[in-house]
Amino acid sequence: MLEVSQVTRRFGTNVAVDNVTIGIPEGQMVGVIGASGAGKSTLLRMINRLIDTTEGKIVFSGTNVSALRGQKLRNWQRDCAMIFQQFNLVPRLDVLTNVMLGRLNHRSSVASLLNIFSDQERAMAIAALERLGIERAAMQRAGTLSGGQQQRVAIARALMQQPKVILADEPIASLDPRNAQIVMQSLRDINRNDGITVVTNLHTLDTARTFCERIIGMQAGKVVFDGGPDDLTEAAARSIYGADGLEDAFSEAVTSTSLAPARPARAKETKEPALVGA
Ligand SMILES: Nc1ncnc2c1ncn2[C@@H]1O[C@H](COP(=O)(O)OP(=O)(O)OP(=O)(O)O)[C@@H](O)[C@H]1O
Repeated sequence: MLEVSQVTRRFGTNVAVDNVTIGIPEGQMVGVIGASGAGKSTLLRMINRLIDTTEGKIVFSGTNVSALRGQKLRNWQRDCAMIFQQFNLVPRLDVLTNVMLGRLNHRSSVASLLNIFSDQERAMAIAALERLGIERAAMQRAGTLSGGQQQRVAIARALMQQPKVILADEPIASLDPRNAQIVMQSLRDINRNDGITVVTNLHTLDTARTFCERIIGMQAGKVVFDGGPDDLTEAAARSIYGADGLEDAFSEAVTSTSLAPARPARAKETKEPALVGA
């Protein structure tokens, strides 16, 4: 269980995340939606400890991860892999090496420094690439791949960490619809087959509804919706995006990554629909 309890993050006087409390059971696939500036990235970055909370705490399986330091913090960042909109690969290195870099937190600093990888790590990396359907690009420089391929490499690298949680910060925001679909489906398959908890920030409602079993809506730093895809009614969307943002949130024209609404692949037990504070 990942428990975010009364978490607030301020930047100066700006409250980016405002007293958020959510509990995410192991193995859930969660989409976090909201308008630009709603606090989605800040929330994910606090969970991974790229930034610290101002108030509140984040607990994973009984460990207060918001208080970790040193090796224990690095262990948490290994268990909690992060995927970014801009992939964060090393463009001049080949794909296989990029994927193996996901093992860095598992190994000694000397081996890491020299980029020495074992046969086992190589085999593991190839298996991860095969899983994502991009093994043929293994020896290509990462910078020469398309955006969709690069994001799949980033997911393979995350898998090398053998994480318990994957946090994806707008993973499809730079991709065309077809690649967006492949990337979201890959995350969904990993969630379903490996039981890895996935929490992903998404710009569009329809993507969240298609791939996520639970959707958390944020507005001005607060959680204003928490429910299943079918609960995301127009009224709920209005509470997340506001009346003015509603059209954009539903519009396929706004982003190239909009995907047709569909039922989620797996409907697990979700909480009662909740217009939080309604
Ligand atoms: N490092 C920072 N320094 C100052 N303010 C920040 C910083 N990071 C985020 N903010 C502010 O915090 C608020 C929330 O930003 P955040 O990036 O979390 O929103 P978001 O919902 O992820 O938006 P987007 O969809 O545009 O990425 C915004 O007002 C933003 O300007």
